[in-house]
Amino acid sequence: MAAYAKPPTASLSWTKLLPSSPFATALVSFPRRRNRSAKTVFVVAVSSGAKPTVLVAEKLGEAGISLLKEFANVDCSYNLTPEELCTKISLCDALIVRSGTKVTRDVFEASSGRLKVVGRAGVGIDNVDLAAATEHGCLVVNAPTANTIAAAEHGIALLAAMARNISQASASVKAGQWLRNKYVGVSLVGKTLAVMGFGKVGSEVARRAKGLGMHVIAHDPYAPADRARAIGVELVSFDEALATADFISLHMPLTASTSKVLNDETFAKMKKGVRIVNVARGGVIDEEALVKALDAGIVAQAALDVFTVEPPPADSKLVSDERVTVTPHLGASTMEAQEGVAIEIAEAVVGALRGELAATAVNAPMVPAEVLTELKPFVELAEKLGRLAVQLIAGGSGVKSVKVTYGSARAPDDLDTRLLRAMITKGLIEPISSVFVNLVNADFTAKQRGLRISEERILLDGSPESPLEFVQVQIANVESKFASAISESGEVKVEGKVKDGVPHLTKVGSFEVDVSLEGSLILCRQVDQPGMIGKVGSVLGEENVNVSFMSVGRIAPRKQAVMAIGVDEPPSKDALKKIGEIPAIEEFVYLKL
Ligand SMILES: NC(=O)c1ccc[n+]([C@@H]2O[C@H](COP(=O)([O-])OP(=O)(O)OC[C@H]3O[C@@H](n4cnc5c(N)ncnc54)[C@H](O)[C@@H]3O)[C@@H](O)[C@H]2O)c1
Ligand SMILES: O=C(O)[C@H](O)COP(=O)(O)O
Repeated sequence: MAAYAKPPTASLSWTKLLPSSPFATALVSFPRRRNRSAKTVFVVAVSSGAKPTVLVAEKLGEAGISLLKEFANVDCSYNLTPEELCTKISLCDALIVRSGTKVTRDVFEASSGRLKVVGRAGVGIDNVDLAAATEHGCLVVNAPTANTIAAAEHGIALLAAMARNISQASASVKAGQWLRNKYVGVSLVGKTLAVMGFGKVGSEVARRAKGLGMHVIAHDPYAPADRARAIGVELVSFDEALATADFISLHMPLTASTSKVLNDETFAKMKKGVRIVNVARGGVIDEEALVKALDAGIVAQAALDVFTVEPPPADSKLVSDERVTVTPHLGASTMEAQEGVAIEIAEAVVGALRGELAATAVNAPMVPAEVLTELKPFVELAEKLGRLAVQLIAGGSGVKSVKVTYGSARAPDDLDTRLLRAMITKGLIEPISSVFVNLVNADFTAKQRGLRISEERILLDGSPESPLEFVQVQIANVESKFASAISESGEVKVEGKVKDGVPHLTKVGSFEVDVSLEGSLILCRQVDQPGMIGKVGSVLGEENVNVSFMSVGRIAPRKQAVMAIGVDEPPSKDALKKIGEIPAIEEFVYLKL
């Protein structure tokens, strides 16, 4: 076998290279411009050049607004009705909200695919329809850390204010009264506090309550016991927490399983005279059951920052009950937290609009930056292999079953393939539909279209320095418009590698080729004979089509061969016809990358 590389200058002398495989591969490399500015767009399809538009629908700190303005047109429109939001959203690429705006399915539908990022300037994302966001390929990011301390401090403030009747006593003094006997409180020291939900806020509340001399226990089915132990907190069962606590402080998210977790049945399990603090979400308490528990004397007092409906109705029995201290969802409302949240969310939204993967993505896999950098050329390879594979299929063959094989010297735990799978899915689906596929909606879109993607990893010997040696895509039970793309086992098969950071196609069906995956590609099957490269090259040359790469893979000398030709410009129909008319060419296909 012989392989040839054309030197970087446009001379006609050829350099002989070493043979590399049982199938002969001739490689002709032309100097070419590489589009280094092309960005892998994981999430967002904001066209380059146009400034994206960000709708800020609730008050956001100035530092965040300034950051957004450096990159986007920013529309700060507060207090929109649901209808107004739906009208505006079709002109926006990103939306930023706090907890006061419901981002419903209607909002995603009204955006007609333009909305690519929803930024929740805070922690709780229960006001965003995540399923609808995912189905519409819209990334949801939040700002999970900047308001933790503010929420914990508010929890402690409510705990102490409730125990000492601060708000009631204050109101009575302002009303001209001096009721020293009425407002005798209870002490915190030595009392048992049950922290329900030992996450970021819960653990900070626990730490502070310990400082107040309280005995702190916690219930959280997912929290590691050693983290609790480290701050002197014992993790207990739900029932034990209810039965032993003098104070209960709620810090879990509102989910299907935590909705109304405090209800008639669970209030009945509590110590008589228990006091409840809620700075999590109103929906974790059945509010009617709390009213009954207060009336029955099970609950002595409550302090609520959050409500099932916000603001609560004017006739709310909880709000009017003197034993209940209330604040208007102020947990995150400190100057410091709001500035921090605004910066955190602005950075996340701008990053997502730039096509970067957000570290605070709520509905997409979080891929650490270093993994992302390493996988980037493979991500490009994956998408291009998907595009090639689907274009090789004959019209009328439905794609149902795709097998992706990753060859790697890395242990399976060390190779996160979600990103690659998503990009293969994107490559497979986008050329044959109007759907925009990204990391957020790839699995959903594949499932919806009845596309089954199975993955296999082959552990190779060698150095695990590179995350992957090759990626192979096989589509079963289909016919191909380029018969040579069908492998011995009957699938349409393409395989690729990354060489010097550039994705290459290295196998089509059973033929080994080597062509850089840039521009577009012509695949020809021919009878191997001298002069074929020249013949095809001159047809393209006459058309002023620049050939970037050429490679020939053959079974044996003078037998069948597959020639892969990378072209910078799309050849005209006439040029393709002329290629097809070259007598030795048995079949050919033009593929857009
Ligand atoms: N009032 C406010 O302004 C305000 C401010 C910040 C946060 N919050 C709310 O506080 C809550 C906690 O926020 P965070 O930042 O600590 O979140 P987090 O995700 O860090 O912690 C939540 C914890 O709840 C636990 N959990 C989940 N299901 C549970 C269950 N059934 N029982 C017990 N624990 C369960 C999780 O394991 C996790 O450890 C959220 O609801 C958030 O929206 C409110
Ligand atoms: O989940 C949160 O972060 C808090 O509830 C704060 O919500 P807010 O941003 O609407 O104050």
